[in-house]
Amino acid sequence: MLISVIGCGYLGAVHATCLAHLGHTVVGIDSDRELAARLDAGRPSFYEPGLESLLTETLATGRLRFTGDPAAVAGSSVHFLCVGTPQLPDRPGADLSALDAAVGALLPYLRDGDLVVGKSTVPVGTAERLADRFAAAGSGAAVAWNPEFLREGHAVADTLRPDRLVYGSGTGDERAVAILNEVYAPVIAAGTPVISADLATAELVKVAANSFLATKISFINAMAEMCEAAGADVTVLADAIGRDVRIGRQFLNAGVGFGGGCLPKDIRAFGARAAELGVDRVAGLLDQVDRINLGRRDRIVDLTAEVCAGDLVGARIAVLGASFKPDSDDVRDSPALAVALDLQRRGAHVRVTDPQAADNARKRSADLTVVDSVTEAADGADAVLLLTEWREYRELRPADLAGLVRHRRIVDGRNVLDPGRWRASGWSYRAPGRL
Ligand SMILES: NC(=O)C1=CN([C@@H]2O[C@H](COP(=O)(O)OP(=O)(O)OC[C@H]3O[C@@H](n4cnc5c(N)ncnc54)[C@H](O)[C@@H]3O)[C@@H](O)[C@H]2O)C=CC1
Ligand SMILES: O=C(O)[C@H]1O[C@H](OP(=O)(O)OP(=O)(O)OC[C@H]2O[C@@H](n3ccc(=O)[nH]c3=O)[C@H](O)[C@@H]2O)[C@H](O)[C@@H](O)[C@@H]1O
Repeated sequence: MLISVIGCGYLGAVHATCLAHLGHTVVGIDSDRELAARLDAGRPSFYEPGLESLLTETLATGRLRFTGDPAAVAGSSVHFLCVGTPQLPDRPGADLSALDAAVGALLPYLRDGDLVVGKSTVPVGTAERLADRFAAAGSGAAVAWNPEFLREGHAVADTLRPDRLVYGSGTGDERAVAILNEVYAPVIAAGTPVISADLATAELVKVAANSFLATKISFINAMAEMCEAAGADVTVLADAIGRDVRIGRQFLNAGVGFGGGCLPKDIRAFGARAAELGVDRVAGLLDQVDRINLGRRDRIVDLTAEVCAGDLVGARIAVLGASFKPDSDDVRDSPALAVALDLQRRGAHVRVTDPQAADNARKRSADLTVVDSVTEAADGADAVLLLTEWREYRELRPADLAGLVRHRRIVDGRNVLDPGRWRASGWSYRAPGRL
């Protein structure tokens, strides 16, 4: 099939590459011409394990190309919308301006029978609005919604072997379902279940899934607060409740909380849409989830002050981790950077390091000192903070840092180190949710 993918960031670059890998002829279009040119040369503009090799391999087949030219959609019959839907600058809610611009640029090239498939995460009702827009413009193209559930750091595998495919389509639009089945034929043949729904349900599935994940993390972080108050250990609690298959152990890691380009903005946009529709309970629930989450960043700052005997002014703090999660260079709404900036505002001298996200951290905040190694970050430090659980940080031993730091103090913001081991080596060890 001839397919266009519009918007080639974290989602679109992976989606375009994987569809071409599956055998389709794909053009990826991005309004950022430099980004498109880099992808076309086999160089993704972000770090995602496995993407660069798959991209190089797939470009070589001649079935995949990237361009900044919106006219390149002409000739494709299926158009995936993968542009960003960030938070509005001044309030909770999704900024749909990129989506509307992308649709505006696509409209003149649409032919009757084309299928426009939304993958971006949007407020419920957006697909219907776009369908009305196509109809008003006299276009014979149909709209479907096919939300994406990939995780950064696992994006290629999640795209080729997703837990499920969800299709939303207009009433009685069996053709859209048939086209999507053809697009994903090899994925479906490998056993992926397909759930077909109306447009609104498909849109809601996506934000409900992210809201559930966010709620699960905030639940365990609320339990971490309880554990601290009661002198209990949240990591043991999570292991024990997670053994119940109805609960499950995943997404029960307490710590500095969730960040990234999706969970935070998605729960806020969903809350705002719920409030618009008068569903205040959903808005209220998600507001609490957000508040609990943001409170975790403050808790890490408090723990840092505690290990530094209350005095952050002039303290030298090493922050290990800048990305919002390991195996990604994405620093959007990164809890690690939020904590680093807050400590700096309180007078600490902070040095941040990260195996992949150092450049993005520097771009994000010119005020931060970002260094290239743990050694540089920890040199002379009064406290070390582990805030993104990259494997190399999880595997750190007390002896790796002991000769570098000024004081043996560590805050394990992700609950991934063995407290006994660090304490036995003379370190003050603190972590959220355990004494
Ligand atoms: N990043 C992720 O892991 C996932 C993201 N999503 C959703 O996918 C959407 C995209 O997210 P990301 O890829 O992370 O964002 P991103 O910001 O990395 O990429 C968006 C891309 O769209 C391009 N763009 C903006 N306006 C355009 C236009 N008019 N025409 C062509 N290109 C345009 C931008 O230049 C940028 O490269 C969002 O709605 C997000 O919530 C969904 C699942 C996973
Ligand atoms: O809509 C999206 O963009 C994506 O958002 C999340 O994926 P992602 O943001 O890549 O990362 P996650 O693995 O979900 O982690 C999100 C945040 O939660 C934090 N987290 C995760 C798990 C946990 O137990 N505790 C915890 O604090 C992570 O450190 C990270 O900051 C969802 O997991 C994807 O299914 C979804 O497609």
